[in-house]
Amino acid sequence: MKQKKLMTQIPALNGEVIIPGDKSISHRSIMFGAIAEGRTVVSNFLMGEDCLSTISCFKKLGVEIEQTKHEVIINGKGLNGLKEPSEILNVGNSGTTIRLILGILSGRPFHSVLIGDESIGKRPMTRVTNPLRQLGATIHGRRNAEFTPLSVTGGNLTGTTYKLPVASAQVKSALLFAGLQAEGKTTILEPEKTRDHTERMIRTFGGKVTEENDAVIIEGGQSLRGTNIHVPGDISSAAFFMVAGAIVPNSEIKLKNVGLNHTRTGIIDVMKQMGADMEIIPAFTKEDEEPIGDIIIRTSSLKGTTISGALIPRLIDEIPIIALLATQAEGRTVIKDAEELKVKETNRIDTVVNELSQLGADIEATPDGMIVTGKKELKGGSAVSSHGDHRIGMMLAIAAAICDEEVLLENEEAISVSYPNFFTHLENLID
Ligand SMILES: O=C(O)C1=C[C@@H](OP(=O)(O)O)[C@@H](O)[C@H](O)C1
Ligand SMILES: C=C(OP(=O)(O)O)C(=O)O
Repeated sequence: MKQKKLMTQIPALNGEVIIPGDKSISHRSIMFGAIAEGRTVVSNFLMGEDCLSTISCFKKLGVEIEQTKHEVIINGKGLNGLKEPSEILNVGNSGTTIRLILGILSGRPFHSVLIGDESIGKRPMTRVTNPLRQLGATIHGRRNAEFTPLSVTGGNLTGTTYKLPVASAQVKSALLFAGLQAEGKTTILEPEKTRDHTERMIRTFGGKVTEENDAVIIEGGQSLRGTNIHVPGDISSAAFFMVAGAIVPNSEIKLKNVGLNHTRTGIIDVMKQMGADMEIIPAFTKEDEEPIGDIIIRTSSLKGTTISGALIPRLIDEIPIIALLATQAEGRTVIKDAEELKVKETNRIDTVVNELSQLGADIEATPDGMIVTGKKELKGGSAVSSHGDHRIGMMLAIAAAICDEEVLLENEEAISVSYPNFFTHLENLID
Protein backbone atom coordinates (compact mmCIF):
# COMPACT_ATOMS: atom_id res chain seq x y z
CA MET A 1 0.00 0.00 0.00
CA LYS A 2 1.39 3.39 -1.07
CA GLN A 3 1.78 5.81 1.85
CA LYS A 4 2.24 9.59 1.78
CA LYS A 5 4.46 11.13 4.42
CA LEU A 6 2.44 14.03 5.81
CA MET A 7 4.03 17.28 6.95
CA THR A 8 4.30 17.38 10.76
CA GLN A 9 5.30 20.05 13.31
CA ILE A 10 4.33 22.85 10.95
CA PRO A 11 5.60 26.02 12.71
CA ALA A 12 3.09 28.45 11.12
CA LEU A 13 0.59 28.80 8.26
CA ASN A 14 0.39 32.23 6.64
CA GLY A 15 -1.07 33.63 3.43
CA GLU A 16 -4.12 33.36 1.21
CA VAL A 17 -5.98 30.44 -0.33
CA ILE A 18 -8.37 30.86 -3.24
CA ILE A 19 -10.86 28.18 -2.36
CA PRO A 20 -11.93 25.99 -5.33
CA GLY A 21 -15.53 25.82 -6.53
CA ASP A 22 -18.35 24.40 -4.41
CA LYS A 23 -18.99 20.72 -5.12
CA SER A 24 -22.76 20.81 -4.50
CA ILE A 25 -23.22 23.86 -6.74
CA SER A 26 -20.91 22.50 -9.46
CA HIS A 27 -22.96 19.28 -9.73
CA ARG A 28 -26.20 21.24 -9.92
CA SER A 29 -24.84 23.65 -12.57
CA ILE A 30 -24.26 20.71 -14.94
CA MET A 31 -27.62 19.12 -14.18
CA PHE A 32 -29.66 22.30 -14.65
CA GLY A 33 -27.57 23.28 -17.70
CA ALA A 34 -28.36 19.87 -19.19
CA ILE A 35 -32.13 20.07 -18.70
CA ALA A 36 -32.50 23.77 -19.58
CA GLU A 37 -32.94 25.14 -23.08
CA GLY A 38 -29.96 27.01 -24.50
CA ARG A 39 -26.39 27.63 -23.49
CA THR A 40 -25.16 27.62 -19.88
CA VAL A 41 -21.67 28.87 -19.07
CA VAL A 42 -20.25 27.81 -15.71
CA SER A 43 -17.17 29.55 -14.28
CA ASN A 44 -15.10 28.38 -11.28
CA PHE A 45 -16.50 24.86 -11.77
CA LEU A 46 -14.88 22.32 -9.42
CA MET A 47 -12.76 19.95 -11.52
CA GLY A 48 -12.86 17.31 -8.78
CA GLU A 49 -13.52 13.63 -9.53
CA ASP A 50 -17.14 13.75 -8.27
CA CYS A 51 -18.15 16.64 -10.52
CA LEU A 52 -16.33 15.05 -13.47
CA SER A 53 -18.50 11.96 -12.89
CA THR A 54 -21.58 14.18 -13.25
CA ILE A 55 -20.26 15.57 -16.55
CA SER A 56 -19.54 12.05 -17.81
CA CYS A 57 -23.08 10.84 -16.97
CA PHE A 58 -24.73 13.76 -18.81
CA LYS A 59 -22.50 13.27 -21.86
CA LYS A 60 -23.77 9.67 -21.95
CA LEU A 61 -27.31 11.09 -21.87
CA GLY A 62 -26.51 12.92 -25.09
CA VAL A 63 -25.81 16.39 -23.66
CA GLU A 64 -23.13 18.47 -25.41
CA ILE A 65 -20.67 19.65 -22.73
CA GLU A 66 -17.46 21.48 -23.53
CA GLN A 67 -14.68 21.91 -20.95
CA THR A 68 -12.21 24.78 -21.40
CA LYS A 69 -9.49 25.82 -18.94
CA HIS A 70 -11.76 28.21 -17.05
CA GLU A 71 -15.32 27.30 -18.01
CA VAL A 72 -17.74 24.50 -18.65
CA ILE A 73 -20.22 25.17 -21.44
CA ILE A 74 -23.40 23.14 -21.67
CA ASN A 75 -25.62 23.24 -24.73
CA GLY A 76 -28.93 22.24 -23.18
CA LYS A 77 -31.84 21.10 -25.32
CA GLY A 78 -34.38 20.89 -22.51
CA LEU A 79 -35.59 17.82 -20.64
CA ASN A 80 -36.76 16.26 -23.91
CA GLY A 81 -33.23 16.62 -25.28
CA LEU A 82 -31.94 13.91 -22.91
CA LYS A 83 -31.49 10.59 -24.76
CA GLU A 84 -31.61 6.99 -23.59
CA PRO A 85 -28.00 6.10 -22.72
CA SER A 86 -26.51 3.11 -24.52
CA GLU A 87 -23.89 2.78 -21.81
CA ILE A 88 -24.08 2.34 -18.03
CA LEU A 89 -23.92 5.65 -16.11
CA ASN A 90 -21.04 5.47 -13.63
CA VAL A 91 -21.24 7.95 -10.75
CA GLY A 92 -17.86 6.96 -9.26
CA ASN A 93 -17.73 7.98 -5.57
CA SER A 94 -20.46 10.62 -5.78
CA GLY A 95 -23.61 10.28 -3.70
CA THR A 96 -24.86 13.65 -4.95
CA THR A 97 -24.58 12.54 -8.58
CA ILE A 98 -26.52 9.30 -8.17
CA ARG A 99 -29.27 10.66 -5.94
CA LEU A 100 -29.93 13.81 -7.97
CA ILE A 101 -29.70 12.13 -11.37
CA LEU A 102 -32.25 9.56 -10.18
CA GLY A 103 -34.71 12.45 -9.80
CA ILE A 104 -34.04 13.60 -13.37
CA LEU A 105 -34.18 10.10 -14.89
CA SER A 106 -37.42 9.30 -13.04
CA GLY A 107 -39.24 11.71 -15.33
CA ARG A 108 -37.61 10.57 -18.58
CA PRO A 109 -39.42 7.94 -20.69
CA PHE A 110 -36.42 5.66 -21.19
CA HIS A 111 -34.26 3.09 -19.46
CA SER A 112 -30.97 3.83 -17.68
CA VAL A 113 -28.61 1.78 -15.51
CA LEU A 114 -26.52 3.35 -12.72
CA ILE A 115 -23.45 2.09 -10.91
CA GLY A 116 -20.72 3.60 -8.73
CA ASP A 117 -17.61 2.55 -6.81
CA GLU A 118 -17.40 0.22 -3.81
CA SER A 119 -18.39 2.99 -1.35
CA ILE A 120 -21.44 3.97 -3.42
CA GLY A 121 -22.43 0.27 -3.44
CA LYS A 122 -22.89 0.47 0.34
CA ARG A 123 -24.79 3.77 0.55
CA PRO A 124 -28.58 3.72 1.07
CA MET A 125 -30.68 4.58 -1.97
CA THR A 126 -34.27 3.76 -0.90
CA ARG A 127 -34.37 7.23 0.67
CA VAL A 128 -34.65 8.43 -2.96
CA THR A 129 -35.88 5.38 -4.85
CA ASN A 130 -38.97 4.92 -2.63
CA PRO A 131 -40.36 8.46 -2.95
CA LEU A 132 -39.51 8.49 -6.67
CA ARG A 133 -41.50 5.27 -7.06
CA GLN A 134 -44.32 7.01 -5.20
CA LEU A 135 -44.29 9.67 -7.95
CA GLY A 136 -44.53 6.91 -10.58
CA ALA A 137 -40.99 5.89 -11.62
CA THR A 138 -40.04 2.24 -12.07
CA ILE A 139 -36.77 1.55 -10.25
CA HIS A 140 -35.04 -1.77 -9.64
CA GLY A 141 -31.88 -2.61 -7.79
CA ARG A 142 -30.27 -4.82 -5.17
CA ARG A 143 -32.36 -5.26 -1.97
CA ASN A 144 -35.42 -3.66 -3.51
CA ALA A 145 -33.48 -0.67 -4.86
CA GLU A 146 -31.57 0.08 -1.65
CA PHE A 147 -28.19 -0.50 -3.35
CA THR A 148 -26.54 -0.10 -6.76
CA PRO A 149 -26.60 -1.25 -9.51
CA LEU A 150 -29.93 0.50 -10.08
CA SER A 151 -32.08 0.67 -13.19
CA VAL A 152 -34.69 3.34 -13.87
CA THR A 153 -37.48 3.60 -16.38
CA GLY A 154 -39.13 6.95 -15.97
CA GLY A 155 -42.03 9.03 -17.25
CA ASN A 156 -45.65 9.83 -16.35
CA LEU A 157 -45.00 11.16 -12.87
CA THR A 158 -47.73 12.56 -10.65
CA GLY A 159 -47.00 15.18 -7.99
CA THR A 160 -47.33 14.18 -4.34
CA THR A 161 -46.62 15.34 -0.79
CA TYR A 162 -43.62 13.69 0.78
CA LYS A 163 -42.29 14.10 4.30
CA LEU A 164 -38.54 13.41 4.41
CA PRO A 165 -37.67 10.91 7.18
CA VAL A 166 -34.11 12.33 7.33
CA ALA A 167 -32.83 15.86 6.68
CA SER A 168 -31.19 15.40 3.27
CA ALA A 169 -30.61 17.96 0.55
CA GLN A 170 -29.90 15.12 -1.87
CA VAL A 171 -33.33 13.57 -1.34
CA LYS A 172 -35.04 16.98 -1.47
CA SER A 173 -33.20 17.81 -4.69
CA ALA A 174 -34.03 14.48 -6.34
CA LEU A 175 -37.71 15.14 -5.58
CA LEU A 176 -37.46 18.69 -6.94
CA PHE A 177 -36.02 17.37 -10.23
CA ALA A 178 -38.79 14.77 -10.41
CA GLY A 179 -41.42 17.32 -9.34
CA LEU A 180 -40.40 19.60 -12.22
CA GLN A 181 -41.48 16.81 -14.58
CA ALA A 182 -44.59 15.61 -12.69
CA GLU A 183 -48.23 16.39 -13.33
CA GLY A 184 -49.40 18.92 -10.71
CA LYS A 185 -47.74 20.01 -7.51
CA THR A 186 -45.05 18.27 -5.43
CA THR A 187 -44.65 19.28 -1.77
CA ILE A 188 -41.56 18.24 0.17
CA LEU A 189 -41.54 18.56 3.95
CA GLU A 190 -38.14 18.75 5.64
CA PRO A 191 -37.50 17.77 9.29
CA GLU A 192 -34.67 20.38 9.36
CA LYS A 193 -33.70 22.96 6.75
CA THR A 194 -30.98 21.60 4.43
CA ARG A 195 -28.78 23.33 1.84
CA ASP A 196 -30.96 25.24 -0.63
CA HIS A 197 -28.70 25.37 -3.71
CA THR A 198 -31.25 23.50 -5.84
CA GLU A 199 -34.05 25.93 -4.98
CA ARG A 200 -31.83 28.93 -5.77
CA MET A 201 -30.69 27.40 -9.04
CA ILE A 202 -34.24 26.66 -10.20
CA ARG A 203 -34.91 30.41 -9.88
CA THR A 204 -31.63 31.34 -11.61
CA PHE A 205 -32.69 29.17 -14.56
CA GLY A 206 -36.05 30.97 -14.73
CA GLY A 207 -38.18 28.45 -12.84
CA LYS A 208 -40.41 28.81 -9.81
CA VAL A 209 -40.22 27.09 -6.43
CA THR A 210 -41.88 28.17 -3.20
CA GLU A 211 -40.57 27.81 0.34
CA GLU A 212 -43.08 28.01 3.20
CA ASN A 213 -41.90 27.12 6.72
CA ASP A 214 -40.68 23.53 6.43
CA ALA A 215 -42.24 22.93 2.97
CA VAL A 216 -40.68 23.27 -0.48
CA ILE A 217 -43.27 23.28 -3.29
CA ILE A 218 -42.75 22.86 -7.02
CA GLU A 219 -45.22 22.82 -9.94
CA GLY A 220 -44.59 20.36 -12.76
CA GLY A 221 -44.36 21.23 -16.44
CA GLN A 222 -41.93 24.15 -16.12
CA SER A 223 -39.22 24.72 -18.67
CA LEU A 224 -35.89 26.28 -17.77
CA ARG A 225 -33.58 28.61 -19.72
CA GLY A 226 -29.78 28.33 -19.91
CA THR A 227 -27.82 30.99 -18.01
CA ASN A 228 -24.38 31.94 -16.62
CA ILE A 229 -23.34 30.49 -13.28
CA HIS A 230 -20.36 31.57 -11.19
CA VAL A 231 -19.64 28.87 -8.62
CA PRO A 232 -18.54 30.23 -5.20
CA GLY A 233 -15.65 28.64 -3.30
CA ASP A 234 -16.63 25.57 -1.29
CA ILE A 235 -17.00 26.27 2.45
CA SER A 236 -16.64 22.52 3.02
CA SER A 237 -13.13 22.76 1.48
CA ALA A 238 -12.37 26.07 3.24
CA ALA A 239 -13.19 24.29 6.52
CA PHE A 240 -9.87 22.40 6.47
CA PHE A 241 -7.92 25.67 6.36
CA MET A 242 -10.23 27.36 8.88
CA VAL A 243 -9.34 24.65 11.37
CA ALA A 244 -5.66 24.55 10.32
CA GLY A 245 -5.36 28.32 10.90
CA ALA A 246 -6.97 28.00 14.34
CA ILE A 247 -4.82 25.09 15.63
CA VAL A 248 -1.39 25.58 14.02
CA PRO A 249 0.72 28.09 16.04
CA ASN A 250 1.58 31.57 14.68
CA SER A 251 -0.94 31.38 11.84
CA GLU A 252 -3.10 33.83 9.91
CA ILE A 253 -4.87 32.62 6.77
CA LYS A 254 -7.21 34.50 4.45
CA LEU A 255 -9.65 32.28 2.55
CA LYS A 256 -10.93 34.02 -0.55
CA ASN A 257 -14.15 33.61 -2.49
CA VAL A 258 -15.97 31.34 -0.03
CA GLY A 259 -19.70 30.55 -0.34
CA LEU A 260 -21.50 31.90 2.74
CA ASN A 261 -24.98 30.48 2.17
CA HIS A 262 -26.63 30.30 5.63
CA THR A 263 -27.57 26.63 5.07
CA ARG A 264 -23.83 25.82 4.90
CA THR A 265 -22.20 28.12 7.48
CA GLY A 266 -22.73 26.03 10.62
CA ILE A 267 -18.95 25.68 10.98
CA ILE A 268 -18.55 29.46 11.29
CA ASP A 269 -21.15 29.56 14.09
CA VAL A 270 -19.46 26.66 15.89
CA MET A 271 -15.95 28.06 15.58
CA LYS A 272 -17.09 31.45 16.89
CA GLN A 273 -18.86 29.70 19.76
CA MET A 274 -15.61 27.82 20.53
CA GLY A 275 -13.73 31.13 20.68
CA ALA A 276 -11.97 31.15 17.29
CA ASP A 277 -10.24 34.36 16.25
CA MET A 278 -11.94 34.83 12.87
CA GLU A 279 -13.34 37.57 10.65
CA ILE A 280 -15.95 37.23 7.93
CA ILE A 281 -15.88 39.82 5.15
CA PRO A 282 -19.04 39.43 3.05
CA ALA A 283 -19.00 40.63 -0.58
CA PHE A 284 -22.01 42.32 -2.15
CA THR A 285 -24.39 39.82 -3.80
CA LYS A 286 -27.92 40.22 -5.17
CA GLU A 287 -30.95 38.55 -3.59
CA ASP A 288 -31.25 34.87 -4.61
CA GLU A 289 -27.58 34.84 -5.63
CA GLU A 290 -25.33 32.59 -3.57
CA PRO A 291 -23.74 34.80 -0.84
CA ILE A 292 -19.96 34.90 -0.95
CA GLY A 293 -17.07 36.49 1.01
CA ASP A 294 -13.61 36.12 2.56
CA ILE A 295 -12.74 34.48 5.88
CA ILE A 296 -9.70 35.38 7.99
CA ILE A 297 -8.63 32.91 10.64
CA ARG A 298 -5.85 33.20 13.23
CA THR A 299 -4.36 30.83 15.81
CA SER A 300 -6.97 30.61 18.55
CA SER A 301 -7.50 29.56 22.10
CA LEU A 302 -10.58 27.33 22.02
CA LYS A 303 -13.17 25.83 24.34
CA GLY A 304 -15.44 22.80 23.86
CA THR A 305 -19.09 23.05 22.81
CA THR A 306 -22.20 21.02 21.97
CA ILE A 307 -23.27 20.56 18.34
CA SER A 308 -26.75 19.13 17.69
CA GLY A 309 -30.21 19.54 16.15
CA ALA A 310 -30.80 22.03 13.33
CA LEU A 311 -27.09 22.86 13.24
CA ILE A 312 -26.15 19.37 12.01
CA PRO A 313 -27.34 19.68 8.36
CA ARG A 314 -25.58 23.09 8.22
CA LEU A 315 -22.20 21.47 8.87
CA ILE A 316 -22.68 17.76 8.15
CA ASP A 317 -19.59 17.39 5.92
CA GLU A 318 -17.43 19.47 8.30
CA ILE A 319 -17.85 17.16 11.31
CA PRO A 320 -14.58 15.22 10.69
CA ILE A 321 -12.54 18.44 10.73
CA ILE A 322 -14.58 19.89 13.63
CA ALA A 323 -13.69 16.73 15.59
CA LEU A 324 -10.02 17.55 15.06
CA LEU A 325 -10.63 21.15 16.16
CA ALA A 326 -12.29 19.83 19.33
CA THR A 327 -9.14 17.86 20.26
CA GLN A 328 -7.42 21.27 20.59
CA ALA A 329 -10.21 22.92 22.65
CA GLU A 330 -10.33 22.96 26.45
CA GLY A 331 -13.06 20.69 27.83
CA ARG A 332 -15.62 18.42 26.19
CA THR A 333 -17.17 18.76 22.75
CA VAL A 334 -20.32 16.71 22.25
CA ILE A 335 -21.61 16.05 18.72
CA LYS A 336 -25.08 14.46 18.60
CA ASP A 337 -28.05 13.97 16.22
CA ALA A 338 -25.50 13.13 13.53
CA GLU A 339 -26.35 9.50 12.69
CA GLU A 340 -26.25 10.47 9.01
CA LEU A 341 -22.44 10.39 9.31
CA LYS A 342 -22.69 6.59 9.22
CA VAL A 343 -23.87 6.58 5.59
CA LYS A 344 -21.36 8.93 3.97
CA GLU A 345 -18.33 7.83 1.87
CA THR A 346 -17.33 5.87 5.02
CA ASN A 347 -18.98 5.51 8.41
CA ARG A 348 -17.56 8.87 9.50
CA ILE A 349 -18.25 8.28 13.20
CA ASP A 350 -16.01 5.20 13.13
CA THR A 351 -13.34 6.50 10.76
CA VAL A 352 -12.94 9.82 12.61
CA VAL A 353 -12.81 8.16 16.04
CA ASN A 354 -10.42 5.38 14.98
CA GLU A 355 -8.00 7.50 12.99
CA LEU A 356 -7.84 10.40 15.48
CA SER A 357 -7.36 7.90 18.35
CA GLN A 358 -4.35 6.52 16.45
CA LEU A 359 -2.79 9.98 16.60
CA GLY A 360 -3.42 10.31 20.34
CA ALA A 361 -6.80 12.08 20.59
CA ASP A 362 -9.25 11.45 23.43
CA ILE A 363 -12.37 10.73 21.39
CA GLU A 364 -15.20 8.23 21.74
CA ALA A 365 -18.02 7.20 19.43
CA THR A 366 -21.67 7.48 20.51
CA PRO A 367 -24.69 6.06 18.62
CA ASP A 368 -25.38 9.43 16.98
CA GLY A 369 -22.07 11.25 17.07
CA MET A 370 -18.96 11.50 19.23
CA ILE A 371 -17.49 13.04 22.37
CA VAL A 372 -14.07 14.68 22.22
CA THR A 373 -12.10 15.71 25.31
CA GLY A 374 -9.41 18.35 24.94
CA LYS A 375 -7.01 19.85 24.99
CA LYS A 376 -4.87 16.88 24.01
CA GLU A 377 -1.49 17.01 22.30
CA LEU A 378 -1.46 14.79 19.22
CA LYS A 379 1.65 12.63 19.01
CA GLY A 380 1.46 10.92 15.64
CA GLY A 381 4.05 8.19 15.10
CA SER A 382 1.64 5.95 13.19
CA ALA A 383 0.13 5.17 9.81
CA VAL A 384 -3.43 6.39 9.25
CA SER A 385 -5.83 5.94 6.34
CA SER A 386 -8.42 7.99 4.50
CA HIS A 387 -10.32 4.70 3.97
CA GLY A 388 -11.10 6.13 0.52
CA ASP A 389 -12.92 9.11 2.06
CA HIS A 390 -11.66 12.52 0.86
CA ARG A 391 -12.78 14.40 3.97
CA ILE A 392 -11.04 11.91 6.30
CA GLY A 393 -7.84 12.21 4.21
CA MET A 394 -7.79 16.03 4.43
CA MET A 395 -8.66 16.03 8.14
CA LEU A 396 -5.71 13.70 8.80
CA ALA A 397 -3.33 15.91 6.80
CA ILE A 398 -4.30 18.89 9.01
CA ALA A 399 -4.02 16.73 12.16
CA ALA A 400 -0.48 15.73 11.12
CA ALA A 401 0.48 19.43 10.97
CA ILE A 402 0.33 19.54 14.81
CA CYS A 403 1.84 16.08 15.43
CA ASP A 404 5.40 15.68 16.75
CA GLU A 405 6.22 12.33 15.18
CA GLU A 406 5.94 10.96 11.64
CA VAL A 407 2.45 10.39 10.18
CA LEU A 408 1.93 8.30 7.04
CA LEU A 409 -1.34 8.53 5.11
CA GLU A 410 -2.73 5.61 3.14
CA ASN A 411 -5.12 6.22 0.28
CA GLU A 412 -4.40 9.94 -0.21
CA GLU A 413 -5.79 9.78 -3.80
CA ALA A 414 -9.33 9.98 -2.38
CA ILE A 415 -8.75 13.71 -1.77
CA SER A 416 -9.11 14.49 -5.50
CA VAL A 417 -12.85 13.78 -5.18
CA SER A 418 -13.42 17.31 -3.84
CA TYR A 419 -10.05 19.12 -3.64
CA PRO A 420 -7.41 18.08 -6.21
CA ASN A 421 -4.98 20.93 -5.26
CA PHE A 422 -5.31 20.47 -1.51
CA PHE A 423 -1.66 19.62 -0.77
CA THR A 424 -0.34 22.43 -3.01
CA HIS A 425 -2.55 24.94 -1.22
CA LEU A 426 -1.37 23.67 2.18
CA GLU A 427 2.32 23.80 1.17
CA ASN A 428 1.91 27.37 -0.15
CA LEU A 429 0.95 28.51 3.36
CA ILE A 430 4.24 27.36 4.90
CA ASP A 431 6.82 30.17 5.05
O1 LIG B 1 -26.99 18.00 -1.74
C1 LIG B 1 -25.76 17.96 -1.67
O2 LIG B 1 -25.02 18.46 -2.54
C2 LIG B 1 -25.15 17.30 -0.50
C3 LIG B 1 -25.92 17.01 0.60
C4 LIG B 1 -25.41 16.32 1.80
O3 LIG B 1 -25.83 14.98 1.77
P1 LIG B 1 -27.27 14.49 2.31
O4 LIG B 1 -28.32 15.04 1.46
O5 LIG B 1 -27.21 12.98 2.23
O6 LIG B 1 -27.32 14.97 3.73
C5 LIG B 1 -23.90 16.35 1.87
O7 LIG B 1 -23.43 15.47 2.86
C6 LIG B 1 -23.26 16.04 0.54
O8 LIG B 1 -21.86 16.15 0.63
C7 LIG B 1 -23.71 16.99 -0.53
C1 LIG C 1 -20.96 13.18 1.56
C2 LIG C 1 -20.29 13.79 0.58
O1 LIG C 1 -20.58 13.73 -0.76
P1 LIG C 1 -21.54 12.77 -1.60
O2 LIG C 1 -22.71 12.41 -0.74
O3 LIG C 1 -21.88 13.53 -2.81
O4 LIG C 1 -20.72 11.54 -1.95
C3 LIG C 1 -19.17 14.71 0.91
O5 LIG C 1 -18.69 15.36 -0.01
O6 LIG C 1 -18.72 14.80 2.07
